[in-house]
Amino acid sequence: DHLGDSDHHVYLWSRSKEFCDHFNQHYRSIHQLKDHQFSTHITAVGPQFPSQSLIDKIDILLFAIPTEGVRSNLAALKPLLNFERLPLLIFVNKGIEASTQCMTLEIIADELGPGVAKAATFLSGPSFAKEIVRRQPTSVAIASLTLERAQKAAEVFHQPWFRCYTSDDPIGVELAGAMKNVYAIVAGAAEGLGFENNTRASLITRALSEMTRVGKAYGANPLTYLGLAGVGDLILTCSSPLSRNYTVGKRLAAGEKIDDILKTLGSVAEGVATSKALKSVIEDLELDLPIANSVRRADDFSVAFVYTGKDVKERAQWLMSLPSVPELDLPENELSEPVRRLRAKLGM
Ligand SMILES: NC(=O)c1ccc[n+]([C@@H]2O[C@H](COP(=O)([O-])OP(=O)(O)OC[C@H]3O[C@@H](n4cnc5c(N)ncnc54)[C@H](O)[C@@H]3O)[C@@H](O)[C@H]2O)c1
Ligand SMILES: O=P(O)(O)OC[C@H](O)CO
Repeated sequence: DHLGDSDHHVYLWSRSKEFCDHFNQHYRSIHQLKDHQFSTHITAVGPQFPSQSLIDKIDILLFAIPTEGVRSNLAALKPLLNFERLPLLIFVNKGIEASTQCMTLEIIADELGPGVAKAATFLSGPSFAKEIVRRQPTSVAIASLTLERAQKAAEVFHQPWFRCYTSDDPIGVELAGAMKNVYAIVAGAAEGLGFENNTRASLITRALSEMTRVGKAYGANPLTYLGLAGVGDLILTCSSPLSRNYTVGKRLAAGEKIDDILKTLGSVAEGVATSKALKSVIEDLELDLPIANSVRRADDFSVAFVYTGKDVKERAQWLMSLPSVPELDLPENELSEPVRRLRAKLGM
């Protein structure tokens, strides 16, 4: 909607015929943001995958789907792309693929090659869709390994009510966006347990420390974590019931089962799949990240999600009883397996 609202002509692909028909008649959604009147610059297309003629005429491809769907969609898109005249690729998803522990940069390299991954752009930062459509002043980071591409994407999105800051650290920006969702689950659980402001501030600060350590191990710029995609989005998502991930945590603490929560949430909470991927990533990086590790039980990976009711409380007590450690500590771990894999895929 932001791009349509900024006078770009937008084709919005949906897999639902019902959505397309309804949207094109009323410029309204049937699922999320039902009360919002969308821009008339948007045309819904679908339910079939976008056609060759549509792909040929577009300048920008924006991916606003959950991370778990990115790989299959890129594979479907590949035969339709003209690699000599690639559109600008912008990704807004925030997650790590659960089965492979790949971030989106790697998924793009796998499916479309390292050249396309290096030119892809990643938009992240504190940005609830519900507030963007009401033109609430919002700021985000847009990152790419090719800074000119990040600048181009920033120009496309930048508006008086929507500021874009550029970054050449897509690894840091992407990991930050994915990891903050896992910590938002923990923050929601803390609220659900009745913990108040001191607890939330401690959680956010220690989560930022864990995120920065993972980023540093991947060779990301630690300063990225002081930016919008890092602490900015972490504060937002760990403080508001508007966040789906926070809501998942709060409902878990109230004793609901994860399957029931996900069935009724009505929208994706990326932190659930990402918590699984993150557990493997931090094991491979040989980092000790107790908060991230709290989200999944170490001894049982087959359970979709584990900490409910009493377990959440026990985990909170466990976190508070850990021995004292130095507060500020960044690892030099750039040759670990996930980092080697990422660099090899990107030809770095
Ligand atoms: N909603 C927000 O405030 C917000 C803000 C910033 C970033 N994000 C990120 O954007 C991504 C999408 O979030 P959302 O809020 O739009 O989620 P959503 O669940 O509301 O919508 C996702 C849409 O993607 C479709 N989809 C799911 N799997 C698909 C697949 N395999 N192929 C094609 N379409 C598929 C769904 O049908 C749905 O229409 C997430 O990674 C989220 O973290 C969301
Ligand atoms: O609702 P969440 O938890 O997916 O958060 C949405 C956005 O990532 C906030 O920036």
